[in-house]
Amino acid sequence: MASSILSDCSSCATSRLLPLRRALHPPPPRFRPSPAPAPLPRRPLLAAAASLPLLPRARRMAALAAASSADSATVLADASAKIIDGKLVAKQIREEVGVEIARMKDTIGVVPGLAVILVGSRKDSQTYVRNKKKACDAVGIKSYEVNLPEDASEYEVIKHIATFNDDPSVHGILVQLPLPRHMNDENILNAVSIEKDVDGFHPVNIGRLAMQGRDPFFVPCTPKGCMELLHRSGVEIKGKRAVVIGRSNIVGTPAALLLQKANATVSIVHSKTKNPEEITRQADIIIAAVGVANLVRGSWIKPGAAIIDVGINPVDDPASPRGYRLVGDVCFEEASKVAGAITPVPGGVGPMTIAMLLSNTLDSAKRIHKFK
Ligand SMILES: NC(=O)C1=CN([C@@H]2O[C@H](COP(=O)(O)OP(=O)(O)OC[C@H]3O[C@@H](n4cnc5c(N)ncnc54)[C@H](OP(=O)(O)O)[C@@H]3O)[C@@H](O)[C@H]2O)C=CC1
Ligand SMILES: Nc1nc(=O)c2c([nH]1)NC[C@@H]1CN(c3ccc(C(=O)N[C@@H](CCC(=O)O)C(=O)O)cc3)C=[N+]21
Repeated sequence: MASSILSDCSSCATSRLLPLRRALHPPPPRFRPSPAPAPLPRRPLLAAAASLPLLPRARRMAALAAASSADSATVLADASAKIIDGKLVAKQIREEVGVEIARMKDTIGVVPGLAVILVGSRKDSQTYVRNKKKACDAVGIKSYEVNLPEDASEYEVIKHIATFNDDPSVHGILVQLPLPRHMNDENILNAVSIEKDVDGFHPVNIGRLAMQGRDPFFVPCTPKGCMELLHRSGVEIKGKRAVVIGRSNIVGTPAALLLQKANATVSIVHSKTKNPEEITRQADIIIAAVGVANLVRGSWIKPGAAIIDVGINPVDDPASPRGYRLVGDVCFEEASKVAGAITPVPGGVGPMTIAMLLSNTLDSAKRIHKFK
């Protein structure tokens, strides 16, 4: 975890992008857990917890208590959550995908292909596309890229999609979002062949995900990554209460459908929800996909809950080389004292999204070529 310049989450709890002005002159804190804990040296708070992610909770606490001469109650409270290392799990998945791709290539001589269409020149989108290409190269997926100018027409985008739909060397097609405002997302996403919709955003794929007894060709990568993190961290889902914060088509809604498929009892919290804090506090599992930095505070969390933080929110940080750092939708410092397990940002869900894209592309090539 990157070190944090803010000692708590109160000064940026509701900002999408913390203006520099506010970072330098933060308003007085609106919330502070009481009594405010004495400041601990940085290492015991996050680094020590992160360095012990695989130890059972009791042993981790004992190790931390032994390792620190600070007030043991504070140490125990600070270190209570297991850190779910998305970067590590994603690496394992990429390796598994790489092995399967090599086997497929050796057996039938086919290499999976992924086409990415990027419209416009948003820096963040360019970075995501570059990272996807790198990840494809590393596992042996052939990537195809189309870059269109911001003022390209919807027709042009659809024409490229149609070409990729008909190209047998392409098994997955991804249109990077967000699209420029003048484009209709629906028309464009509808044009992707459902058999090559590795993002899982086509309405038929989402519809099948929602229906009992049906399965989509593809499950959207980010929610699939969240579920994989829960499964691989040994979090039981069946019969548990889950709250998903956010209901977007690409994260919140499919995440809620997946949790429901896994037999959780699911509530969805959105911008019009009354008492989101009270509803969230009932959850054994929380998936936060909002886009509001540090919205979910320690007081929203049931002790021992598992938290998957999808949010990627840049906040100004003059001390970081990029001038900003990424934080999640959950106030990590507070939440990690209450939760049983939590994903960090960065290094949590983000790397899983890319790993799942590779996995979906491999599955697509296997299905198309009937390779078991
Ligand atoms: N890690 C990863 O791989 C990925 C991360 N992300 C990140 O996840 C976050 C969410 O992304 P996305 O789903 O695309 O975002 P959207 O903006 O499409 O959706 C946000 C959702 O949050 C709800 N919401 C907004 N404000 C509040 C609030 N104060 N309280 C409760 N609910 C609220 C909205 O409610 P309503 O429906 O009522 O408007 C909406 O349903 C972003 O930070 C994004 O960057 C996204 C994709 C992948
Ligand atoms: N068609 C489409 N499919 C997507 O899946 C899609 C999209 N459009 N548009 C944008 C969002 C966002 N998204 C992320 C992917 C990886 C990280 C990621 O790897 N994040 C790193 C940090 C990266 C950094 O430091 O900048 C991490 O969390 O550790 C984050 C976000 C996919 N999205």
